[in-house]
Amino acid sequence: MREPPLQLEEAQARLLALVEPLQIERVDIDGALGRYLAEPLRARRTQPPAALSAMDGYAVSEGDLTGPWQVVGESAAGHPFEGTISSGQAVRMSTGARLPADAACVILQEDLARDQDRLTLTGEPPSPAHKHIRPCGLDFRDGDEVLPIGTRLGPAQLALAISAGHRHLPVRRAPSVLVMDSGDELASDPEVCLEHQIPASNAAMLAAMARALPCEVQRVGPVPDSMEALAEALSQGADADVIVTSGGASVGDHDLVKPALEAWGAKLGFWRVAIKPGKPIIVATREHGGKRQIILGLPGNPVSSHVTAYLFMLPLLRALLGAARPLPRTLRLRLGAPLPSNGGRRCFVRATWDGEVVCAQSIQDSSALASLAASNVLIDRTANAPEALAGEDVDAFWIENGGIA
Ligand SMILES: Nc1nc2c(c(=O)[nH]1)N[C@H]1C(S)=C(S)[C@@H](COP(=O)(O)OP(=O)(O)OC[C@H]3O[C@@H](n4cnc5c(N)ncnc54)[C@H](O)[C@@H]3O)O[C@H]1N2
Ligand code: MOO
Repeated sequence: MREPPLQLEEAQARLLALVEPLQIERVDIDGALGRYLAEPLRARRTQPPAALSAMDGYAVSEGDLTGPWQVVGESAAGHPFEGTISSGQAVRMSTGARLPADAACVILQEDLARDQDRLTLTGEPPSPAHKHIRPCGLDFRDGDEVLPIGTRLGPAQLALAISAGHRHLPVRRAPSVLVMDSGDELASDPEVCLEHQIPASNAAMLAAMARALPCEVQRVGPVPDSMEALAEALSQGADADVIVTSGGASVGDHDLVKPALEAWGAKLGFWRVAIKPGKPIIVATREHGGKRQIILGLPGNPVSSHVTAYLFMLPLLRALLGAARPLPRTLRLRLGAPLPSNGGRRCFVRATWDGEVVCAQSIQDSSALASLAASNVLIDRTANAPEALAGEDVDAFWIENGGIA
């Protein structure tokens, strides 16, 4: 008897459990964008390395806040004042400059008047007195863990790594991915598409989604619906870490991906997940050349392909790259229009969030790309959810730019 479709979370967990993380390599900072840290990152220095001024003004000693003062020198960023100061003395400070020894407060230049070397208070002294001073180690100290393992390296994280004294970072090798679409009705050139054909759009879409992550992506197809053609296309993925097919995943006479994978030596992990769109997804593995290849057979309907790539392909690639949290996160968004009650399959509803409310697209057929392209979120509707009214909050996944994770 056929196994019932899996629930989404169980299917995602079973897929991610198949992942053997890729080898660690060290890349320079410029090549690390979008990769994930393969080891925790520790600071090799303290930042700030000493107490620094946060503003342009004058440094004075502890409690010496009424003046007048005599200006005895200057501390500029990169050119510290080497002397010490005592009560009644002040040092000219620029933002980021090192605080002189024995100085404890910085008074803003807007609150002072200077005549030659004589300085008088015209405004208010800082309150609290140390307000404009960044203490040594405010950001981090030598030896601190500044980024945990599995962190995605975006612009802020790269800047932090540099600040912490790193020029090279440990990350996992970029996975190689082979993407193919299959179906006799598919035309490879959208400008030369006969009456009985439709342009093959899935492989380009899936490759574009994968390329949003640091992967090496190749595309083949469209592949005709025959065991020989599928075997030939799969052979091009003999060394790929991940193979993603689209189409031929269902129960029709021409849905050959599952038998073609089995003939290629792949072992079926599971087939079918209780989601709409995207039910007939196939997950398989092939042990080859000392490594495990993971194969995702995505359904051919273009929106089913997109949704399953979002819920399975991108998390798989993130996990191979060593992401701490490979699964996408949900947002809570307010409905701008009611949603009908849902059927027995958990449903991902294409919708548009305008910054205030979210509204479902009127067309939800799993072939309809125009409503997908107009959407920036997928509303997550549980199986048998009752009607939802405008003003209610719903869970949603952000699908613009590959989503948040
Ligand atoms: N009797 C049943 N029929 C179907 C079932 C079922 O349970 N019982 N499941 C349905 C569901 S749900 C889906 S999803 C589809 C998926 O089927 P396949 O993965 O076998 O996809 P195809 O039949 O190959 O194609 C479906 C549809 O998508 C178009 N397509 C395919 N590839 C592309 C491409 N690269 N670019 C653009 N469009 C593509 C194709 O022309 C078809 O119209 O099965 C249901 N049937
Ligand atoms: O699962 Mo299918 O994707 O509903 O069209």
